[in-house]
Amino acid sequence: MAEESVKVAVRLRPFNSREKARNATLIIDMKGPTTYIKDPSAPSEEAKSFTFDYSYWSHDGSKLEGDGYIAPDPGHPNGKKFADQKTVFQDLGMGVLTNAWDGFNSTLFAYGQTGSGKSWSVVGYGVNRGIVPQFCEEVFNRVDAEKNNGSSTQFEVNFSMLEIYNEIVRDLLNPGSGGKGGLKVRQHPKKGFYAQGLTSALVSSYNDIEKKMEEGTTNRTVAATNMNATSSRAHTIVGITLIQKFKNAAGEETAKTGIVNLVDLAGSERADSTGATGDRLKEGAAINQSLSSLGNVISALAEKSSGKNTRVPYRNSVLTMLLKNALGGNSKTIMIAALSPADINYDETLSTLRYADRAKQIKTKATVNEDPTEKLIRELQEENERLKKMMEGGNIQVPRGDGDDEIQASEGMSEEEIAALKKQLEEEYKAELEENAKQMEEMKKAYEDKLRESQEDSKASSLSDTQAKKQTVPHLSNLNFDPQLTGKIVYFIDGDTKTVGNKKGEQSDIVLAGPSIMAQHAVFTVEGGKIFLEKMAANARLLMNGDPVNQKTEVKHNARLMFGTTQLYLFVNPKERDAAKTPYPEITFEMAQDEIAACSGFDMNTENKSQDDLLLQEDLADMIPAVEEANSISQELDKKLKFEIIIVSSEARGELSGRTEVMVRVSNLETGYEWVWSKNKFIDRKYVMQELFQKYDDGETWDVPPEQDPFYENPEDPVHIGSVKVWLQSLAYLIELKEQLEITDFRGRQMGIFNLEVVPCNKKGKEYTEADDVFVDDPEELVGKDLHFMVKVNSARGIPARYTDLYARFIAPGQTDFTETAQISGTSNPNWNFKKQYDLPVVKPEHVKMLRDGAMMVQIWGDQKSGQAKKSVNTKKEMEKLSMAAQQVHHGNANVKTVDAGKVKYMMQSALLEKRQKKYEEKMSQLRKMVKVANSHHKVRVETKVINEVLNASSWKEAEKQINKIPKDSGGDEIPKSGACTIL
Ligand SMILES: Nc1ncnc2c1ncn2[C@@H]1O[C@H](COP(=O)(O)OP(=O)(O)OP(=O)(O)O)[C@@H](O)[C@H]1O
Repeated sequence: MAEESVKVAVRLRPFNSREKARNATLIIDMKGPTTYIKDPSAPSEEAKSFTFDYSYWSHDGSKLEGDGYIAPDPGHPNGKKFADQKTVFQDLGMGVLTNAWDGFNSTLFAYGQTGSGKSWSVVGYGVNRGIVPQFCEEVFNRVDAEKNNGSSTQFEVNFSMLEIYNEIVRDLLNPGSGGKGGLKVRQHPKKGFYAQGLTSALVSSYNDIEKKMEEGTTNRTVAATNMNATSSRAHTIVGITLIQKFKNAAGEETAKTGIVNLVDLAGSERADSTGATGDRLKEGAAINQSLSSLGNVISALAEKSSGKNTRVPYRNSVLTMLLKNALGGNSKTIMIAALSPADINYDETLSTLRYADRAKQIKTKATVNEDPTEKLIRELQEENERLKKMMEGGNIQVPRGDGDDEIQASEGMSEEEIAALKKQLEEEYKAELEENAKQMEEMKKAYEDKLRESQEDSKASSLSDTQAKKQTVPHLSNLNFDPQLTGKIVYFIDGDTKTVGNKKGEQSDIVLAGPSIMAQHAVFTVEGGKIFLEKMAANARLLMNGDPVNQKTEVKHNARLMFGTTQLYLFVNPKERDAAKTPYPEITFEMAQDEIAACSGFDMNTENKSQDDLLLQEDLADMIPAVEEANSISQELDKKLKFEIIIVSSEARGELSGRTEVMVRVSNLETGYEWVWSKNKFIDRKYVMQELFQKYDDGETWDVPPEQDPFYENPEDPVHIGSVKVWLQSLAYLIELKEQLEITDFRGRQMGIFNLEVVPCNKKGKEYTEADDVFVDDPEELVGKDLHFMVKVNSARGIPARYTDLYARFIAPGQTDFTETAQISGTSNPNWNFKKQYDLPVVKPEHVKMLRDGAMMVQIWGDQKSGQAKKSVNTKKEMEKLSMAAQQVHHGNANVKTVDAGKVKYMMQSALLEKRQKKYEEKMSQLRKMVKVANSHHKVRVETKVINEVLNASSWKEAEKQINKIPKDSGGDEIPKSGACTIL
């Protein structure tokens, strides 16, 4: 069978409501198969272009039909290029179906950052059905059509659904199977890698598949909610196996099998382990191991296809093992890369496009899976005989080599390593024996028997009962960050009371998980047709519509309820809803989060806000619950750390540009040490905290060494104490700058005074003094000349005593790397006396602009002093003492004292003006002196040459030399005694 390339499609989604609210800029364009992306920070640069098999424009040019379907709008300029769900299915899904029908394995996987539209394409929403449901429906349409045409072929469709989260494979149709560790991934010589024991349900209609999908999605939601996990970090694989049984030309019973995998990958952001946070924990944690391994496998395959002999590391993650066939083996493969249209996502979208571009180079080799059943059974029997022989006497031989994915011994392995491999092989053999036996049994079973068995299994499902009950009985319905998982968990509020608590307490009616759920958390009571809610523990966190519930309160339809820090539900009262004259607004997860942030005192009003402020608001809404959760986990595990949101401008971070960001201040309650984490670092760490909590909650060992502990920061690592902004304007006029500036920390608090000089000098480093008078009138005069200057970091005063080993770092004007001073310890008033010369060999116009309007940021770093009085505290008690619950989030922007950058610049400008004024006065007095001398020499005129030289004289001495050149002798130029001298 010939090799063929992976087909790649990209798809652009519309702006979401947040992007619309902040008037986000569209950075993507598509023409034919080509996609263009523009860097919003470099508008004059040309757009980068990428060509794919398909470029789907689903951004605009659509209209909403009566039933909610998003169809192309012929009246819109982009109506023609708009790709709806049906078009995408026709192009991609139909091809996959035809392949499966012809007996090929096919894989379609969706890649892209969280919220870019992967699930929209793969699964879809409501009537906008994605590839999976359309595919499933089409399978049965075809089967029915074949049957109606009198075909004697017997069709068997099997459905499976699995999820990979943190390298654990969970069967979504049987979530308990495999226990805590989930299903094992095994290797089969013919099938390749597979998840051992995965439920493969026989389905006989589209309706059957729909039910199974719903069941799988509900199980996914329950797992994500219980583990406090975010589903966007999980990969979902829907497997559909189509088996056609018929008699071949020789009259033998034959099976043609097409296995289809439809893969919705986890959000790709920060999949790169060398990503933005640079956090040491990142690589250790399994957060995105599967996704970064996928990237490595794709790169290796791309290299291989260009002729390099590269080893492909399939075995590095369960995802790459399960996708091995799709990527480098027996499969026809399609990748769909989901793109966000918004400027803010430029980096991620560009990296998605590059990823997709690399995937184009991968080649697979698909073969038709068609064999007589008897032959298949015979082969399986023979294979099992071979396996049994190999295992006889427990003497398994580990093969040697360096293949991509086999269990093989390599040079230099120790005895123990070989023994471990032997054990692994033995397990693989045993699993394969079982799998083969199971497969043989399945092949021998009659279709009717299999169907009966599968129908008996699904009787247990009470999904349709729940749907019916939801129409009449008040209930809680979960709200999830992922809209696919919203409304999948339902708790009915029927009977007289319903208690809510964690699994550790007395059995509650509604058992919720999470560090902030108390044993007895809250209770619903039904009285006189009304439903009330109250807390059962004084420190239980319970919010209704964003506000704390401190006394028994009636719960109305559409109320948003937050139990603890993560369990967010919508209260639905069908009677109240149906009696309302006007429909209730539809509540989304984002709305509920914004409401909580607004009630915490943050201004969440979106009107008249700049784009940056709106982005800041979004970050705040996301981060408030995350920080609260981290605090709950810290309390529960007694980790001594307190987390606090801070809002930090780029200047406060010690950076020259960038938007104001949400960061997290981390303080150790015992030692007083403090660190500031970026949002991304915090989010990554929080995932690991959740894992740790999960272990603790499950009663497993959860104590980890520091290098794996998300709460650990090395107290010896230097911290960023504060920054100073130095305007460079004086240098543009070649005037020395000598300043005492305020050092401010992330929160705008003063951390000391900084003494700095920037002095123009000559090439050899001789500093210019006032006497040199190198002052330029207009900085443009510098263009084309050379410029030399000295940066002198003299000292700082009054740095807080808790810091030592103090040093300053900065990027000097025109440079790209940081310059660092030496470290000074044992004082709050370090004298660095640091001096370094910088040169601009040819001053360019952009240099002039940088000097005239720009600044240099100096960051002050230091170590936190060890040996500070360490008190022994209990995290929970200490936080309560600090009344963290109320003050955990600083209200509004009140915690930020913004240093008024404009004011500092103004002060420096007026100092500069003063200096320039002084220079002008000096020039004037030189000219006056010249006139006086000319007068005393009875001159009517002075030569222009002399005037010019006086004007350009670089010092008084020089000027006087020129003035003295005015001749004394009398001539035609003499003026009458009464007249005044004019010089021009
Ligand atoms: N083509 C589209 N047309 C209309 N809405 C879309 C489209 N693509 C995505 N959306 C909307 O954008 C949001 C995010 O999409 P989706 O859930 O598919 O993203 P995702 O990449 O799967 O995210 P996650 O990684 O969290 O699962 C959803 O609310 C979805 O309805």
